[in-house]
Amino acid sequence: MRVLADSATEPWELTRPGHVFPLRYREGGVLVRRGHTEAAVDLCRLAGLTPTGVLVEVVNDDGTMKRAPELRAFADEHGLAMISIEDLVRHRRRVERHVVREAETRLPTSHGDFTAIGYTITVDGSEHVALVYGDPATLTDAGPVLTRVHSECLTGDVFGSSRCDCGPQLNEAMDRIVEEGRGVVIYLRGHEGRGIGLVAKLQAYQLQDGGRDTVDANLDLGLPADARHYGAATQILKDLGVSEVRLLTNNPDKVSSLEDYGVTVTERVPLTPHPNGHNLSYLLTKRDRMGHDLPDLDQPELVPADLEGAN
Ligand SMILES: Nc1nc2c(ncn2[C@@H]2O[C@H](COP(=O)(O)OP(=O)(O)OP(=O)(O)O)[C@@H](O)[C@H]2O)c(=O)[nH]1
Ligand SMILES: [Zn+2]
Repeated sequence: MRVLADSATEPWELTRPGHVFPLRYREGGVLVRRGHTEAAVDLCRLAGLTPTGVLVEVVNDDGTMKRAPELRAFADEHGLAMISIEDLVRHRRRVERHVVREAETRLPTSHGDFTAIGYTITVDGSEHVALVYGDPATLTDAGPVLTRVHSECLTGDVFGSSRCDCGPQLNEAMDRIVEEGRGVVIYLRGHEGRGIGLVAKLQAYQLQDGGRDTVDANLDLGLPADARHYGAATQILKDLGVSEVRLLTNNPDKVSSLEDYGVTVTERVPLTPHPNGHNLSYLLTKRDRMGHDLPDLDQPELVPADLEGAN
């Protein structure tokens, strides 16, 4: 293995095919693919070493693979440091810079005049936009900034769909930021359908037409209930000089995700729930199964569309 890792080694010095099974690293590492190959290479790079690693499975005496608790005990017994791929992802998102500021322009809207700043993320090529209200230069180290981190929702944001509450939430967030006189909306592309994509979301809606709830519909499609992460948002906030936010959201997970990647949330500022006959079941599921803080949904005058036949 030392010969393989040595950059002075020439191909003829190695027997091919040999008994070592080669694995190929995906550029971008654990941020692109959460594999052990990517983890091994990223770990070497972070340690300033040649990016060549060896993967071994640690097994129990009965031949089964050791899982996290058993590995923990093994590491303690032998005085070894142990980290997970998730730790590597978190570390890289916190300390590395993956964002490029590509454009900055005026964006007058019906809510007020914003500055639109366009970003690309180097590791996956995704594009996002930050709408800044007030002079962007004054955001740096200016105390907690009122911020909305909004997940793309074509049907709700653009078409005004009543099946979710995304459109009204975006509008409310923009209005409140204008009222405040300063703030940021980060619009995250690629978050459509909680990260499963537009067509998959429409398929999930189709399953919901048949009675599944929003969580089970994703799972029935073999997709995660929520595949989003907020790495792009925290990178953009840091680029804007914002290290502390007052976050407009009803989703406590969003708060902890931002904090995980190094942005302090000094306050969670609730958004008004916008229930209607079509989204009530959806909102109740968000409250009961996804931990969203959505008060006042149990009003008798609100009837889910499937009960009143309004679909
Ligand atoms: N898969 C799936 N995604 C949905 C559905 N309804 C809305 N979405 C997506 O959910 C995302 C918005 O997430 P929400 O759970 O509404 O809200 P949140 O962003 O987690 O929390 P808030 O900050 O309180 O708005 C958008 O990307 C929508 O496209 C649905 O029924 N199924
Ligand atoms: Zn929506």
